[in-house]
Amino acid sequence: MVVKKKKTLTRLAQGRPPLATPSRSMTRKASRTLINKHHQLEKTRIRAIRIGDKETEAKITAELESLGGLDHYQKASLQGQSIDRGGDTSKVLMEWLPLDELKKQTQPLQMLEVGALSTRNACSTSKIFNVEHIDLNSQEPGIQQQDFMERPLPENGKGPFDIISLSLVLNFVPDALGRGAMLLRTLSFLRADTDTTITTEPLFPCLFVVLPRSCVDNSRYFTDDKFDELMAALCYTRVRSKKTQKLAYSLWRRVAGVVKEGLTFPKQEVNPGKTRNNFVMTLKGPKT
Ligand SMILES: C[S@@+](CC[C@H](N)C(=O)[O-])C[C@H]1O[C@@H](n2cnc3c(N)ncnc32)[C@H](O)[C@@H]1O
Repeated sequence: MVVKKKKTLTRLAQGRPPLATPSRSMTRKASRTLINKHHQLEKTRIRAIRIGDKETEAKITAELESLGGLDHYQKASLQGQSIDRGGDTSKVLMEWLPLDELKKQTQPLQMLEVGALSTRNACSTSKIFNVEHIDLNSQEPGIQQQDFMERPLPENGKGPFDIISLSLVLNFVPDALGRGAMLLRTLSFLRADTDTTITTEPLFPCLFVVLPRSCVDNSRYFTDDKFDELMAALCYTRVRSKKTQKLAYSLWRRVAGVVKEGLTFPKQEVNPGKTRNNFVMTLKGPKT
């Protein structure tokens, strides 16, 4: 028997979702090139904004537009989601949940899917969830065009959702502080009552996160331990975890506790190495 040697992922781009087989609209290579280029340009644009380099910012924005902007990027990502390539990440979440118990609920659970490309993924069609889909750029009438970071906070301070999905969204956010801020913000929309007994094993309220595997396995600044540490500071505990060759899936239950005012989580090198990437999520002060 020939044993296939597992490839070690060295670049963040290698961890992105499986891409399409050649199609009339976009070949596998073309969609991969587009996704990588988009991520690269976004990073450069954010750097330019940070240092006030208006000229570079305008140049990169124009370049992003010439590539077809977010819309084209999403179409490339959608190819990675298509069912025949097993790309729907929400299938893993469905495998993790006690579906029989959840089907007995009189009301469907409330789910917020941030960064939704389709309304037909496994969670959305399961009937277990009432899913609200949002994205920066809506690809379907059932997806509300909304920036999660600008979404109005619940009026009574009580989050309505049992579960939030951030599948391949945090790595889309171009800067470390923005990613941390997004994680922190999930708390405002999740139910705060952590002792609800929806399932025999306490799983809700929770956050489903999918990242390219190289974000936790090959970063100079971020590892699974760091992720646990950051999430613990945000009152989340890991209840499920799975890795495929390219992706790292995790489910985090919100636990009782108060997130410290002005909590910081700095960038620290934990895995030096020339071939590693710079992915990290950080928190800085009260405004993050
Ligand atoms: C790589 S796609 C992932 C899509 C899908 N969730 C998946 O797992 O394949 C990332 C998506 O996140 C969306 N996104 C990023 N930041 C967002 C934000 N702040 N609010 C809403 N959507 C966001 C982008 O517009 C993009 O469509």
